[in-house]
Amino acid sequence: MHINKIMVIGAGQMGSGIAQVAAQAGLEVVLNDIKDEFVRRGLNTITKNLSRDVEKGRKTEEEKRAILARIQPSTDLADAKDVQLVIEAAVENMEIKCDIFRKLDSIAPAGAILATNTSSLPITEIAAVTKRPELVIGMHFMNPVPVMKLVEVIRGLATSNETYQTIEELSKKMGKVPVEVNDFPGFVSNRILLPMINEAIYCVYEGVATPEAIDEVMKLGMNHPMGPLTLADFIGLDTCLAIMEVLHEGLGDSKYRPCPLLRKYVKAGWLGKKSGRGFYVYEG
Ligand SMILES: CC(=O)CC(=O)SCCNC(=O)CCNC(=O)[C@H](O)C(C)(C)COP(=O)(O)OP(=O)(O)OC[C@H]1O[C@@H](n2cnc3c(N)ncnc32)[C@H](O)[C@@H]1OP(=O)(O)O
Ligand SMILES: NC(=O)C1=CN([C@@H]2O[C@H](COP(=O)(O)OP(=O)(O)OC[C@H]3O[C@@H](n4cnc5c(N)ncnc54)[C@H](O)[C@@H]3O)[C@@H](O)[C@H]2O)C=CC1
Repeated sequence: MHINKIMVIGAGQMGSGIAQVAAQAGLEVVLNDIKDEFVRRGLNTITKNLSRDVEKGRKTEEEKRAILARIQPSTDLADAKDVQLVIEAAVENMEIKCDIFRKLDSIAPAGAILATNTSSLPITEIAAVTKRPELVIGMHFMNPVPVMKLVEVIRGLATSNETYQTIEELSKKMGKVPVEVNDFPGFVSNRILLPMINEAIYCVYEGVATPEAIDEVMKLGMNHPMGPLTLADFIGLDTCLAIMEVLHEGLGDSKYRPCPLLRKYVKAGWLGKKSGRGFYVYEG
């Protein structure tokens, strides 16, 4: 199926990045969130990224303007009435995602693909709340979306080959490398990454070392570009906790229990970079 207009739901860290990369690939994008101020925040992030590209000579001012002109703000799901694809990037919460997919099922055109950027939640279960499970798929981008090449493409039990092929081709058109992964908790990326981040948080909790020392060990010792605690703050501690809960519940092994310190930080509203403080404090 030819895709030229999509809706991105959620204008947060991931949704704004997905909208930017889609518009850069020439697609018309409807960027949706629950409040106009959240959509504007997402558009500001995209504008900042594009301005940096212009400063660095990677894009002209005209290209930046043309990309921004392809992104239409929205706070109404009814704006999905004429898109060929929706990519949902709302919060990592099953009830909220299922509620969005139920509503989309009666708004989006009959043949439209409904994709989710979920970090860990079961695609099969999300698909099952719609009447179009063959058109539901996981399209899991990595943070920050404009930079990271990977898209994990995850079939639900009923996802059709045509849907898979369409999303595989679109990922490449967006300059990404699609990798097929099966529908199990955390897929591959977060099945491996989040237990490592959780262990790093346990090291803080048990007093093995300070956050700075732990990050320094993994940067200097393992050549990680960001230490695990900096990365946790970057991802969002609420998202990290949600993923650990999905692994713990979905795989039933106590090794996936979220560290009590992670839970405490989320309860305190210390969500990392996006809230101004997590393991580290971020200015303005
Ligand atoms: C949780 C999930 O479900 C799945 C996930 O996403 S797991 C998380 C996956 N992501 C990671 O592991 C990220 C690990 N960190 C990194 O790769 C790097 O630190 C980084 C690419 C984020 C930044 O790179 P860096 O070399 O450390 O810093 P920096 O020089 O500032 O950035 C490098 C380039 O990336 C760009 N960049 C950095 N952060 C960016 C952002 N948030 N948005 C857009 N572009 C960004 C910068 O523009 C810069 O390019 P230019 O200087 O040419 O403009
Ligand atoms: N943060 C990360 O590093 C990554 C996150 N993800 C996944 O992407 C999704 C979004 O994560 P982030 O962008 O980090 O979250 P975020 O907290 O930055 O943004 C989430 C956005 O969703 C919006 N939202 C909530 N309910 C909504 C609804 N009903 N309709 C429309 N918008 C709604 C919020 O207002 C917010 O703007 C989650 O499923 C997460 O697991 C995937 C890859 C990486």
